[in-house]
Amino acid sequence: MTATPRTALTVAGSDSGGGAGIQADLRTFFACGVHGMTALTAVTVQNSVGVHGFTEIPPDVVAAQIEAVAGDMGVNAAKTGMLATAEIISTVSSTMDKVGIGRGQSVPLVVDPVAASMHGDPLLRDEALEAIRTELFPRATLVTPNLDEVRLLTGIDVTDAASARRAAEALLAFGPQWVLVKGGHLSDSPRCVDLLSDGTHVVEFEGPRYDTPHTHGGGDTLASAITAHLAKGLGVLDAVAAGKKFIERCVFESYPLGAGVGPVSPFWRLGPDLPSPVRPEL
Ligand SMILES: Nc1ncnc2c1ncn2[C@@H]1O[C@H](COP(=O)(O)OP(=O)(O)OP(=O)(O)O)[C@@H](O)[C@H]1O
Ligand SMILES: Cc1ncc(CO)c(N)n1
Repeated sequence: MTATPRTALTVAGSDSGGGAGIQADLRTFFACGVHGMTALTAVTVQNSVGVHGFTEIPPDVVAAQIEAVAGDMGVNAAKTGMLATAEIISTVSSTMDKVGIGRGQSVPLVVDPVAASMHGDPLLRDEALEAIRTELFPRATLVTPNLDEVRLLTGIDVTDAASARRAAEALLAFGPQWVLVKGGHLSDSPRCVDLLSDGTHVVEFEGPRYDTPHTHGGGDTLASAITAHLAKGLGVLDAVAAGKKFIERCVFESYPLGAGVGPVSPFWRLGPDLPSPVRPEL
């Protein structure tokens, strides 16, 4: 028997291709050394080419999953990803209050406001955006939108550092404690810059932009690495710094898979021999 590790909960959708969603979160939690737990919100039919459809889990079943693990196993930090509908968002918000997760409570909550896949396929019903703004954001310790999500949520088109700051301020007005505006989609920029702000501190996390098309699951992996580090007791600034280092290496180690976009990879954390270097041709 060994000591019980810290725990992290992800409330998110399944990606049948294994690169994003709940699958990315679980493998990131594992690679970061925390015990991962899940509340499934939706099942997507998805591969490297796109999302071909999804079906939601009934909101009461989503709530029951959160309550079951929070009540018995305890949660050190939580994150949300794909929530699919306004009903699921409302239920998750009230359930987080009930189990003591979120801003103003003892357990931090990272909200990744997933609206669409990287191919542009919707992962959120249109009417649900308002519920993200009004119900989920005020409960978030940290929100982590990409630039498309920033545009949807605020109407601001981020093109440079100044507009990223304006977007962060607009997002903070919805009530989260911290905002991380991710710069991965600014493909003209030679560096990948993510801007973190709580209205007082404004910090730019800057790293290389690797020349690869294979970045599927990058946003989920970053948010879950941050969540894992929060679960281990780091503050938001240190957890984001650790998450950014982690995702950089995962993008560097990403691999082709299928005809479209391959996944970012945390395999490097497992040791030098993994995975097998050559995958047999299918
Ligand atoms: N080519 C790249 N090289 C290095 N880092 C990258 C690259 N692309 C994205 N990143 C980093 O990966 C993280 C995720 O950013 P991004 O803006 O792509 O999120 P996302 O759109 O939510 O991801 P996805 O939808 O692909 O899961 C950020 O820290 C970003 O800076
Ligand atoms: C299930 C799921 N969640 C999130 C994303 C965004 O990366 C995705 N493509 N699929």
